Amino acid sequence: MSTYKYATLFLARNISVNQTRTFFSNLKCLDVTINRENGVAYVLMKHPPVNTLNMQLISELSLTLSNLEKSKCQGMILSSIFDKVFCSGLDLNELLKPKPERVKGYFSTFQELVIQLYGSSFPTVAAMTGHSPAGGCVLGMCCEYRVMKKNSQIGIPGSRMGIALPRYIVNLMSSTIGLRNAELMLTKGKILNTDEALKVGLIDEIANDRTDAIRKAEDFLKEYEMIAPLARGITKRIIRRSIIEDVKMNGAADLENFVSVIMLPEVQEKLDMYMYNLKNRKRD
Ligand SMILES: CC/C=C\CC/C=C/CC(=O)SCCNC(=O)CCNC(=O)[C@H](O)C(C)(C)COP(=O)(O)OP(=O)(O)OC[C@H]1O[C@@H](n2cnc3c(N)ncnc32)[C@H](O)[C@@H]1OP(=O)(O)O
Repeated sequence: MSTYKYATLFLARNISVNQTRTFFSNLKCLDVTINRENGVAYVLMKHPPVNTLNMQLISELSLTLSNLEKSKCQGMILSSIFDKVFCSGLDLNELLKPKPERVKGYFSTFQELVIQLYGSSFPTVAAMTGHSPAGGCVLGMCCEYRVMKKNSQIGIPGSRMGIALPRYIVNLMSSTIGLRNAELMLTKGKILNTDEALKVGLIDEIANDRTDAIRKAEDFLKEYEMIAPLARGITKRIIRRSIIEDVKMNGAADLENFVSVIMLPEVQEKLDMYMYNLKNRKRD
């Protein structure tokens, strides 16, 4: 286990080293630890420099969720080892000049991850240690609760990039912040600061720093210790069923549409410009 993670756990809750166990030691892009006392899993993304969701990170997240489902996991905190960024979203390199089969596989794997996380049987919290654009925002929305470090940004800039979002992403956003706010945000590709995100309900709490974010996430999960797991799990499933069913019914067609839009020359041109601006913008 990395020294960094020990530090995080110590700072967050005075957890001693022998209270935790490393769940997986062979992951490249994730640190996964379980607190033996309360069964909470800490899943920390560590794909430098900004946790871009490449195929490896998506696959490791998916594998980890499958394994946590099989374990006696009582809750999961999804976070990042980086102080400035939670997750920078999908890998723009996968979207640029894509080969149809490759890009279809990529988006299909991401879609499966979204459904897995959204439909997980255990409670989940995103402790967002920094910016969470696009795919990062989606990961957060799949969790029941979102805590975000102050002065961070969150949103889905799809429209600004020329991308029409798949239906399940629009549904996820609508179920999180309501239809009206989702329409305004997504049609404009708006990115919100933490105060704006709190106001519309895209995040639930603001944290001062990463330690505070982890602690607030733990406090949210602690509330479930008094709740019957069966009742909680069934209720979560009922509430989330319509989006999951919709993906099962329409996911494949949705994916075809999405990929054909991505391949359009005018969309590729916009994405190219977006990438150019990203590489050449002034860093703060
Ligand atoms: C089927 C599913 C469909 C939809 C799902 C929802 C929509 C998804 C679309 C996407 O997710 S597309 C990706 C959208 N993401 C972004 O627009 C974020 C872009 N990144 C940033 O705004 C910033 O990088 C940051 C605020 C996250 C962090 O800023 P900073 O700490 O200053 O780091 P740098 O900008 O210097 O980034 C370091 C390095 O990483 C490259 N990079 C960043 N993000 C991505 C990315 N998403 N894909 C590929 N590469 C990325 C960046 O260009 C830098 O590279 P250098 O070579 O210049 O060092």
